[in-house]
Amino acid sequence: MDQAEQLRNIIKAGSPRSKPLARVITVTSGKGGVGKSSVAINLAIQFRKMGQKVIILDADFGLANIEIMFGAVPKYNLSDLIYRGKKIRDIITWGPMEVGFISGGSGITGLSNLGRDYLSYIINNLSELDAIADTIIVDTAAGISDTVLEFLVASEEILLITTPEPTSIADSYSLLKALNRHPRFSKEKTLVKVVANKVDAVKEGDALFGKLNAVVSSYLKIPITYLGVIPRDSQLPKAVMHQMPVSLKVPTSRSVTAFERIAADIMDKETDQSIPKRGVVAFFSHILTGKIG
Ligand SMILES: Nc1ncnc2c1ncn2[C@@H]1O[C@H](COP(=O)(O)OP(=O)(O)OP(=O)(O)O)[C@@H](O)[C@H]1O
Repeated sequence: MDQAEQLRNIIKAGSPRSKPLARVITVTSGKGGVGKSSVAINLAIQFRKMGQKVIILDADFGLANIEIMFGAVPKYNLSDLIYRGKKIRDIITWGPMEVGFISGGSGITGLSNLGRDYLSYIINNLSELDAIADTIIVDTAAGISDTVLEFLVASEEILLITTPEPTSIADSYSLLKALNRHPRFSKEKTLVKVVANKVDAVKEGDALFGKLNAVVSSYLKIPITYLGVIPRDSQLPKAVMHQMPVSLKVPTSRSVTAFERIAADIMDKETDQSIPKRGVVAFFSHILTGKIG
C-alpha cells in the first residue's frame, strides 16, 4: 500500500467520534497586510460568542501575527507534534475567551520525508481536533506560494480578504487564477467568500466585489460570494497595540459590528447545512496526500 492509499484509508475509517466533524474555514489574501489575521481572530471571538468551540491554526509560518494579537506566547507548535512527540492538546494555547490557537511553526514543510506509519500517527493525532473544536480557522500566509495553495485546495470554505486598493483586487484575482490551475482544486466543492476590508464606504466594497466578480466569472468561472464590508476602523490597530482583539477591547466599534454580521452570516443555519464538513482528518490528509503524491 502506498502512502497516498494509506491516507485515503485513514480518511475512510474516520476517527471514533460522537460529534459532527469540525468546519474548517481558511482565511487568505492575495496581498499582505490587508487584514487577514485581524479577520481570523475577530471572527473566532464572534464564533465563541455564538457558543462555538474555536481553534485558530496559524499557518502563516514564520510570522507570528496571531500570537501577537492574542497576547499569548505558545510553548509548542505543530512541529513539536510532528517531530517531537507532543500531543494535540499540548500544542494548543488558550487565548482570550478560550479561543484555542495552534502555531504552525515550520510544521508542514518537511512532511514529504516522513514514513507512512509516522504520517498516520500524525493524522490520527490531528484528528482529535474534530472532537475539540466545532470550527477551525486556518490563517494562511498571503500570496501564491505552493504551501498556501495546498491549504486552499484542502479547504471547503475559503474567506478571501481584499481591500479596495487596485493591487489587492489584482492579487486576489491572481490567487484565484493560481488556485483554479491547481490539479486538485474543485470549484464545485469549494465555497469562496469575499470580504472587503478597510473600506471607507459600503459602496466602495460593493464596487470592489463587482470588479472582482466580473473578471472571476468571465475568465475563471469560479462561483464567488460576497460577505460584505468591514469598515476602516482606527480602534482596530489600537486594539492590536494592546494585544487584544478589537471585538473584546472595543465591542461597540464599527468594525466589530461588521464582524458580528459576517460571523452570523457564516454560521447561518441554512448555509451551514449546505456545507459538506470534511473535518480535520480530510483537511490534513488532503495536504499530506499532495505532499507525498
Ligand atoms: N478594518 C480595519 N481598519 C483599520 N485597520 C485595519 C483594519 N483591518 C486591519 N487593519 C490593520 O492593518 C494591518 C494589517 O492587518 P493584519 O496583520 O490583520 O493583516 P494580514 O493580512 O494578516 O497581514 P500579513 O500579510 O502580514 O499576515 C494591522 O495594522 C491592522 O491593525
